[in-house]
Amino acid sequence: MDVGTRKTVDLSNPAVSSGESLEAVEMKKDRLEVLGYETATTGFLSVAYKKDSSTSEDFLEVDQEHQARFSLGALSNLAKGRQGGEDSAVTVAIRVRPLNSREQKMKAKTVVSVSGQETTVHPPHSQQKFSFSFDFSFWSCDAQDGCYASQETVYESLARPLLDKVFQGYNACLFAYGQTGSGKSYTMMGYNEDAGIIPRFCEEIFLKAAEVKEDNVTCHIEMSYFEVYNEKLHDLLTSDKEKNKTKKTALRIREHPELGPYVAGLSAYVAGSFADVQAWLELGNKQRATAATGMNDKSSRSHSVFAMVATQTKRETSDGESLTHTMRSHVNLVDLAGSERSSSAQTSGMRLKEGASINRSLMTLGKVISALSEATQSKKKPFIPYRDSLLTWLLKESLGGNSKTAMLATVSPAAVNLEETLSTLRYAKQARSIINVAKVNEDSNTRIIRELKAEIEKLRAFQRCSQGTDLMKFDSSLHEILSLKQKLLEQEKKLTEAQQEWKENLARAEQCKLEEARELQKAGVSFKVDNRLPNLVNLNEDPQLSEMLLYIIKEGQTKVGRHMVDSEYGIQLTGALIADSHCLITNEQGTVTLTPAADAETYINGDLVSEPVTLHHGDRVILGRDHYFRFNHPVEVQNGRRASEGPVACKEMLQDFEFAKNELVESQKQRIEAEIEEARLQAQQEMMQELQTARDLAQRELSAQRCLYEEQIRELQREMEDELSMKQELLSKEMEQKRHKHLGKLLLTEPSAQELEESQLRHRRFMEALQLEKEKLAQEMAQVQQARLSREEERKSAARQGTVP
Ligand SMILES: Nc1ncnc2c1ncn2[C@@H]1O[C@H](COP(=O)(O)OP(=O)(O)OP(=O)(O)O)[C@@H](O)[C@H]1O
Repeated sequence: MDVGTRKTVDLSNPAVSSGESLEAVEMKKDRLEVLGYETATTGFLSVAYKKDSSTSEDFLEVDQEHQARFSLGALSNLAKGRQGGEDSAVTVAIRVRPLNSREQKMKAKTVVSVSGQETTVHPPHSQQKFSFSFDFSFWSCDAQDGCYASQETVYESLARPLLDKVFQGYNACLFAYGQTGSGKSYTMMGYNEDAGIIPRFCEEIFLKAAEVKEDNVTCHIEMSYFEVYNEKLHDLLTSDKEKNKTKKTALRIREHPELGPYVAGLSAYVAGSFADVQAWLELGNKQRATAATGMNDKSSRSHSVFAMVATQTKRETSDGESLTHTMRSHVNLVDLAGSERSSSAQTSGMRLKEGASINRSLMTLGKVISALSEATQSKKKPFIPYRDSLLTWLLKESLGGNSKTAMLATVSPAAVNLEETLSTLRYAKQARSIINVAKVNEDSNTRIIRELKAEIEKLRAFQRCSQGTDLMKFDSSLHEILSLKQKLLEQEKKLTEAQQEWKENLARAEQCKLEEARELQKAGVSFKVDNRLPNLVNLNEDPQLSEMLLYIIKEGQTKVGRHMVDSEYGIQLTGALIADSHCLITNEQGTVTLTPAADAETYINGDLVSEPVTLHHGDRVILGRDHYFRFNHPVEVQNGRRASEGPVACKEMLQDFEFAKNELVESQKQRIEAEIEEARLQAQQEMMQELQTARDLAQRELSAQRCLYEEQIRELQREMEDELSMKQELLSKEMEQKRHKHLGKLLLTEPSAQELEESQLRHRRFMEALQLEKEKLAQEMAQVQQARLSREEERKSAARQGTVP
């Protein structure tokens, strides 16, 4: 330990000189040691330093703390835990959601059970079971169940204690972790009457602020709302109003040497009431829905952080002097991205690049939790990789730092999600061993003044005891009183200025809220529901973002197109598949017709449309493949009928995103199948034509070949006949000569019978050879023909099977 760099604390002098016993000094030392400080005494000088600390602030803390704790009894209740920080384990809760409709449809088995603080997983087809113990295990599967944990139960058990801590001056953080669709957003934000932790927390913070006002404590709330997506941070309460800027600019994190990491340029608005927060939340969620539209799966891959700063100022009067005491607490309520995204399977292959940045925050969160939990067990100080991701850097104080923190891990009870459920439970178990060091965040100026005042009080008492024997000390105390009065006046002035500033900030926030709302309205988004006019409402795969954006279809024409700053279009959308001018919607006395622009993809109830279509209540409208809407027509609902199809049960018509998506996929599948069938038929037809042409060609070739062969045969025959007649001529000439010769011998005899026979034999042989040649040729011709026929046959059968050889 480098004592030289640290501030030493004189623990003895004031106390001893003011008559405090040595025992009391020893007691102080003991208490400091209990609080994590080491003390050393050399003569009258005692020093205290924080164990394992390396900053001089830690010493300052002790100094002020010691004086505050031991000198000012009146405020000791406020100073509870004001020391360097109190150990505070992260509270961990599990919530099991009901089976969703998909799981119900597939008759999924429930494999999770809850008993007291314990959550148990029973893998099917196995005797083995896995049990985990947490601070809370909430069973929210069946509302009829006796141990059902409602939104209120979860809030009361997990979030309410944090709210109490906020009013004691501590920072607080609650983050929801779990697989996509496991109920994080339901628990954090909830739905209307099923409000979740964030709206309940906000409502109660204002109720509590009103309560403490009676004790002269004013509580000011500032709020911010942002999301971290793809390692980029986006403000959800401020849109980019710069010309032609449709993409939001990402904010950066900076680190303040004392206050820690913060988001530079993030808007923080003063909220004067719960209604204010609700309006900001609605605006933030609309911004989120607008940004998420057209980006498949985005919402479950982004982390949203709702942050508040609660500043409490307490006015006290002591000896006719007004004293102010300020405490500032930072609150982070975090809805994390779906945890399965951090699994290795998702970060390989195609998703590798995307996953690497999307999951960096979740993966780093895992590493941070694991390192912190190791640190608790080994008592070593390992490296914690907070700065490896935006989220962990921002939540640095909430994880292992100065904050009261709770983690809610949400799981599905279905057997299909067993692996993810087990991994979530293991994660949560690790988080349970994290120990934070939380302290009350109070204004150091206030504390110094209060401490000085206490010091003077002691000097006064001393002066009273010593009956004016030490005039010098009395004078100095009077001097200090004057200086204190001066400081108090300054403090008072600052407070009045702060109050004024707060009022101005509130008015400015109101103005900004209106401006932000106007920006959204410019793009066609409505804030108030006009229950007479037909409208389009957005559908999103994240139920939290569904039905967030409402576009009213007024009487006349509404043009729909790409969002551009100066665009006059009634509905402006973003996304690659949205055309500059996408479609036109006309409302003529309640009859709403959609006319798509050429080449702008527009689907109605899953069908790609290119002609004007009349819309009816409940119709699904998909623009550019990514923007899903449901068309609502209040008048049709009132009349209880759809113009073209007669009466309808309107409830049935209110289809959700999944229905619209399935419908589109089904219709696209059918269209693709029809296109494939058409292409197949066309290919078959073309092949048949080719075959026919080939057959004709072969036929022609065959005929030509046959003609050629026949000609050759005829030629051969002619040659044979010529040869035969030549031979016959020769033979008869020969015979004539022989006869003449014989006659010459005066012996007129006929050619011998043997000679005649030989000649005939030769002739016969010749004819036979000729016949053989003829047959051979005929056979070859038959083989050629046979070969052609079988080739043709093969082609035909190949064409039947749809493959071309
Ligand atoms: N405790 C619960 N009781 C009733 N319904 C619930 C509960 N938890 C979740 N649900 C329903 O389950 C669906 C998915 O929940 P939710 O959107 O909160 O999941 P998520 O974990 O936030 O998902 P993502 O990571 O995609 O944001 C929603 O329709 C929601 O209404």
